[in-house]
Amino acid sequence: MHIIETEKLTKYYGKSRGIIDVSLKVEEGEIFGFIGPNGAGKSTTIRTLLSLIYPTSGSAKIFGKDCIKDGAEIRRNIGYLPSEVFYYDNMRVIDLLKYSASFYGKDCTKRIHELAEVMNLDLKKKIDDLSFGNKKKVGIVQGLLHEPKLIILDEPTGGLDPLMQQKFFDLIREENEKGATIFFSSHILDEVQRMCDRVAIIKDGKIIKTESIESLRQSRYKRFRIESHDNLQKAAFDVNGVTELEVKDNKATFLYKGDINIMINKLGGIELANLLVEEPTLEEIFMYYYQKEV
Ligand SMILES: Nc1ncnc2c1ncn2[C@@H]1O[C@H](COP(=O)(O)OP(=O)(O)OP(=O)(O)O)[C@@H](O)[C@H]1O
Repeated sequence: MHIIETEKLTKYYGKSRGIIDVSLKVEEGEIFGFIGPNGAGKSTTIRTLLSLIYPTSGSAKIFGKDCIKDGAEIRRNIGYLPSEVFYYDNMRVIDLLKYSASFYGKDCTKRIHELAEVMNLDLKKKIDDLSFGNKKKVGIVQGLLHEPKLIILDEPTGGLDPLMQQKFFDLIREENEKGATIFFSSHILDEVQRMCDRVAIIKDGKIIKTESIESLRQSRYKRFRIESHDNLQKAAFDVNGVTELEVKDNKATFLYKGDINIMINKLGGIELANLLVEEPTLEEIFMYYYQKEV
């Protein structure tokens, strides 16, 4: 049984496109990434899974159950962290979390305190007095306090500083090791690569690829930026796998897909002033898949 299974899930907001024919299968115990630029349809997919909105057509199942018919039961076993969190500002953090816990009918007090300690969150403060990042932490504790079987994260790291992001990812990994399945949407390729086993790429409302991170990595380009003491010639970069080559005076930039040693040997013949090898942007990855698929 798949933990999440959607079949041609489609959502139109009136006439405007939300998602079209989204078919996904997420295995039990996976950390599954859902990546795409702003407006691609990540939140729409997630809200449909949670039956916060209803699909125009297609179907979605979680834990083998229908997301609409069995929505209430399904949601009890899901931890959800929305991309933006809104709260009753007047409440204290602990009261809000206890209130959230009351929906699950189990005592979550111990877990609330554990999570607050890991995330360095002051439970006694009023929500009103918290920074954006601290409000995000409240959302994280709220999403995890009932030890859900499925954790759905919608762009979870926005507003968290790098140290907190790390703690958050450690926490998610721990939950995963304890058995939780993770569905994780992001537009930040790097965090998806670090965390996930598999990833689905969504653009303009449609899934363009579902792939293991391993094979995504193998098929990936690197962006090279080179500066020399001398003027450069295009011929100096005549290596299989080089695309989008631009050479101007003593600077060159290109995308490279292939054995890094071959490129480094080739560059050995250049008097370098500077060399940058960068991860490709998400757009560049998309370009790769568009070229391949279309
Ligand atoms: N309530 C709504 N009414 C009309 N159109 C909507 C609504 N919500 C989303 N959309 C549209 O649906 C498409 C998908 O939006 P969605 O928010 O799902 O994208 P996303 O991938 O989550 O992007 P972001 O990272 O910006 O949140 C967009 O074109 C968006 O304008």
